[in-house]
Amino acid sequence: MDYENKLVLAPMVRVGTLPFRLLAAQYGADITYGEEIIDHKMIKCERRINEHVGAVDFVEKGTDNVVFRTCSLEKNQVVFQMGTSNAVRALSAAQLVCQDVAAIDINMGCPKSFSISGGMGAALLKKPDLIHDILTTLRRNLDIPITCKIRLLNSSQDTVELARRIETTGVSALAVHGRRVADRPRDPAKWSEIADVVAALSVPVIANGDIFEYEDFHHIKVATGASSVMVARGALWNASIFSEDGKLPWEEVKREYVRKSILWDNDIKSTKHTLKEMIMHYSCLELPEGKAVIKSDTLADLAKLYGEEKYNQFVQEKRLFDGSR
Ligand SMILES: Cc1cc2nc3c(=O)[nH]c(=O)nc-3n(C[C@H](O)[C@H](O)[C@H](O)COP(=O)(O)O)c2cc1C
Repeated sequence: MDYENKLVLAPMVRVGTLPFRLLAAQYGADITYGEEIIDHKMIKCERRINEHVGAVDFVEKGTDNVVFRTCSLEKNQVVFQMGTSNAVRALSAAQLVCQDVAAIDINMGCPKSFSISGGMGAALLKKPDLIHDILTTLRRNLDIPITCKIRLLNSSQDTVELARRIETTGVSALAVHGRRVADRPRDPAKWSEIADVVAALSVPVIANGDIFEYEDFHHIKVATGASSVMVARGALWNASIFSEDGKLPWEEVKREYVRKSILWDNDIKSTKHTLKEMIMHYSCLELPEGKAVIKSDTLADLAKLYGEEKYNQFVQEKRLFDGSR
């Protein structure tokens, strides 16, 4: 995969599932990251072809719990992001999924206590030897690009030093979220410190932080010199941010998301979570729409709420027809 001049959908837990990734791609995202999946969870999975929806599922053995769903449509652009603190485990998890995705990324930025206490996410930033071990193990044993996503360290000099060390592992690109571990999402992203990393590396850098309009893709590239740009919240709130023709009304984007969730039989909890995030940004969950989303138990309920009953019926009938052939 090529990392030059790309618009990238950032990894987002409980949001970056197949329908949301395809939604972002439809509007213009070139590369789409899946939500972070922990290696422990992935290695308990088996790969299953899901004829019913036309997808490839990674399902927790002995259960019907789909941990990761993908399909051939996104094979050349989807990045599987992993949380790990161990090279051997990371490799086992990556080997399971590598034939179905375009690249593997290691999350080195998550500040949540769950990640840190497991030695994953931002905890890795303090362990350059372990980073080196994980990335070189993946690089040597897999044929697809390996990347990682970091946050800023306490000084620009430290970030650059770490980025240089990461570059020596042979990663294909480095995503830099322009905030420190202790920063909150409302703190402005430090684009100038991303620029310091770009200036020091030869490998493509993906700049991330505070992209809320299509024009910001250009602004951050000018400010940082980065090859590519990654957006999280701006895409969550309106995935059509990737469209050069301008954003579509969010009502339209929501309905398209619901249609895609129906088509790909997305997990109802994750679908509701994503819709609630969209609603909370533009409106509030106490209004009728928010309450109705919260009350919905099935995708059919959401189809009804968003006037997509006919589409839902069409998809269900097509599945029955395809299944009976
Ligand atoms: C809902 C949500 C979930 C996130 N999940 C992940 C994740 O799974 N892995 C990761 O590396 N970063 C995750 N992040 C961080 C984003 O990828 C991104 O680095 C951060 O939000 C800054 O980008 P933004 O300013 O465009 O939002 C998440 C952010 C949000 C808002």
